[in-house]
Amino acid sequence: MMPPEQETTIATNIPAITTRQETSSVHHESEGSNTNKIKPSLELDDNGIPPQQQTQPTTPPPPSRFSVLHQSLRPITLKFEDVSYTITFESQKKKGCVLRKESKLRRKVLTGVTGVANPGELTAMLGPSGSGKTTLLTALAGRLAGKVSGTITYNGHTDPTFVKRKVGFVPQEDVLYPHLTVLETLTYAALLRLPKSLSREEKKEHAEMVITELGLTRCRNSPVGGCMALFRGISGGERKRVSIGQEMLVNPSLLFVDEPTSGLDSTTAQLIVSVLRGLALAGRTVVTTIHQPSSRLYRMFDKVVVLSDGYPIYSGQAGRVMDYLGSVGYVPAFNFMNPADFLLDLANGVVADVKHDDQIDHHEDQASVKQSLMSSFKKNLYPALKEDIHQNNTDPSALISGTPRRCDNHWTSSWWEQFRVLLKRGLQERRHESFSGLRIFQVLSVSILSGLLWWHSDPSHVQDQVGLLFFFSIFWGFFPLFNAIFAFPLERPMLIKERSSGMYKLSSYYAARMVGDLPMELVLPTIFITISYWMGGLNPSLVTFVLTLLIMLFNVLVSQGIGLALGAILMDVKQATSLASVTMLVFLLAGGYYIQQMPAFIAWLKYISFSHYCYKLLVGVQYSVNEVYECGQGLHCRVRDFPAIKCLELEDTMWGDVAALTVMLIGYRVVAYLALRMGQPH
Ligand SMILES: Nc1ncnc2c1ncn2[C@@H]1O[C@H](COP(=O)(O)OP(=O)(O)OP(=O)(O)O)[C@@H](O)[C@H]1O
Repeated sequence: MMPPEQETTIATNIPAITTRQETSSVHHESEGSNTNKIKPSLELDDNGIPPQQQTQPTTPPPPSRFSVLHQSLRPITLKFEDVSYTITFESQKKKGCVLRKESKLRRKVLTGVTGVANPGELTAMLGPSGSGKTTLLTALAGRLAGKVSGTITYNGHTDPTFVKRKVGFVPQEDVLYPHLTVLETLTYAALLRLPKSLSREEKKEHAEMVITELGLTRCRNSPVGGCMALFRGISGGERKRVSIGQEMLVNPSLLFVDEPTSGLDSTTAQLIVSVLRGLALAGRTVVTTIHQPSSRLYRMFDKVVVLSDGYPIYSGQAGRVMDYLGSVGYVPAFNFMNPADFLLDLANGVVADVKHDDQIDHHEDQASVKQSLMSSFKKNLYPALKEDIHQNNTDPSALISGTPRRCDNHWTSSWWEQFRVLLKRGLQERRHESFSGLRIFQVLSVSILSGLLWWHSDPSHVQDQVGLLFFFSIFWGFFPLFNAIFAFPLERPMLIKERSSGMYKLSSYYAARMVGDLPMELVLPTIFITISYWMGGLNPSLVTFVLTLLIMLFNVLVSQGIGLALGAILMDVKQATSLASVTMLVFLLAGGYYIQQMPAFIAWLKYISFSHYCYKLLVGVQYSVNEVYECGQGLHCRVRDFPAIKCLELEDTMWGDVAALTVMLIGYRVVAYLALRMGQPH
């Protein structure tokens, strides 16, 4: 392990972005030599490379107040040898109208991929669509579910959790909250990811710094937006930079970026790759997959790994690829050929642009071309790569960082701080939906309509009044349940992304989500009950009204808990909605309003129906024990003897029903939490 004082020396000497000429000097910097401090920028020179900034005197710069992007950068050398991965899936066959699962099929997606990515280098994974680039990147990041064979080491260590907080991963699809602005997104990431040693203000300034570094100043206050045209926000390129910015905040030593340029115009693609190059030049190991790089982009790569059907056909210096291909008989027919195009053609087995040479017998069919390139890799490149991988002594990063410290796995902020930040972020992200006009309209219109239907109902019309109470319990059983079902399935990608990089504990996220949902969950039913209760002419006692309201809020929270649990268990909105409809229908029928004499063998159903307890409590507080109603001319009967109420078996005390609802309130939330935990990384 590196002594702390040594780490500080390195820290102050590693610039955020260094000059191109300094590429090879990254390791020297690490050894303590003085380097020029360069101000980062996104403007490009003629070659599409960030221009060199003014160099400052060669004396070490004074430690910056906001220097976390320079500090504790511990270079990581990534080595991978014979990485193979097989997927297993079930084949399906149609029998009549039904799809049946048949035998399990296995397919090898990666075979024997080998390479080395060093600090200070930008390594690109190239290959045709479906060749296994994303799978390889995910495997190298230690995020692939299932068994990966071969060896992947991070400074010689095989366990990716050792370097978890030093690894950044930017997936192909940007996983961002659409309603947060760029500034909010990066500020929350900074608050959750930067170390405890920095104050909140310093963390916020880091977010600002990343915005400037990534050229996002113009759109800092614009909402990120979704991919769909329904809610447009910043552009695709800006969104990609926000995703990269989130990872930059952890000052990763090893950064994986999946397809950062897909769907972007060449200038924006250039901008993004130059950002990655800048990050690499500052001593990081950056690995990216890329689909079809232009020659301008290709020139920015230090190394490339080329895949064809999951097999490597080249792994090494980007600048040497044409020489290598020439040496194995594949010389391009034109002088000015984009190496990436040539490589991709060959990876597809296409030799249309290969110079014909009578001396060399070229395979014409695609399978033979691929086979010949795979064999050439095995024969010519693999031995040298293997030797490189096994020479630990010359691994500069191993010298610098030594054994990764276990403390890397400590949380960067306290539980309470995580809770606070996540709560605020959740409230901000969901503010648009919490009190959306549509929801308010929905609740107001139903409450006014029910108030009109039951307008000042006569107390002697007991059946009507209990009908209104049952309607309360049903409406506020369905509504929160169906809203809550969406919570976790929709948040899942974000949860997986953020938890994979160790941003926060699941318990702090869960608690923040529960608390954050309360305002919306409680305010709307309060408005609803207030309107319907008084319009409907229920018991005018203020105490009865308040008790009715409290029971309804309790009911809302229980129903929400069921929705959360179903969503968390199934993680599929469609399935969860179908199951919830059936469940609610059963609870509604067993509630005690429609059927008063249930057969004994199925009467137990009412004990699992929260609607039953809620309805019982509502009726119980509405009518006192000896309350009477006019059941005929001059005749008065006890309300509790009314058939629809009598069958509810109301006791003097209703604490049993309150206890049953309390168990459900807590129980469903515990189930939801456990289901989430089981579906999570770690
Ligand atoms: N979970 C899975 N189930 C079925 N097939 C899979 C799975 N994961 C990967 N594959 C298959 O493995 C192959 C490699 O996929 P991968 O996404 O790594 O390719 P890629 O090179 O990144 O493609 P693209 O450039 O189109 O994103 C593909 O043929 C894909 O269909």
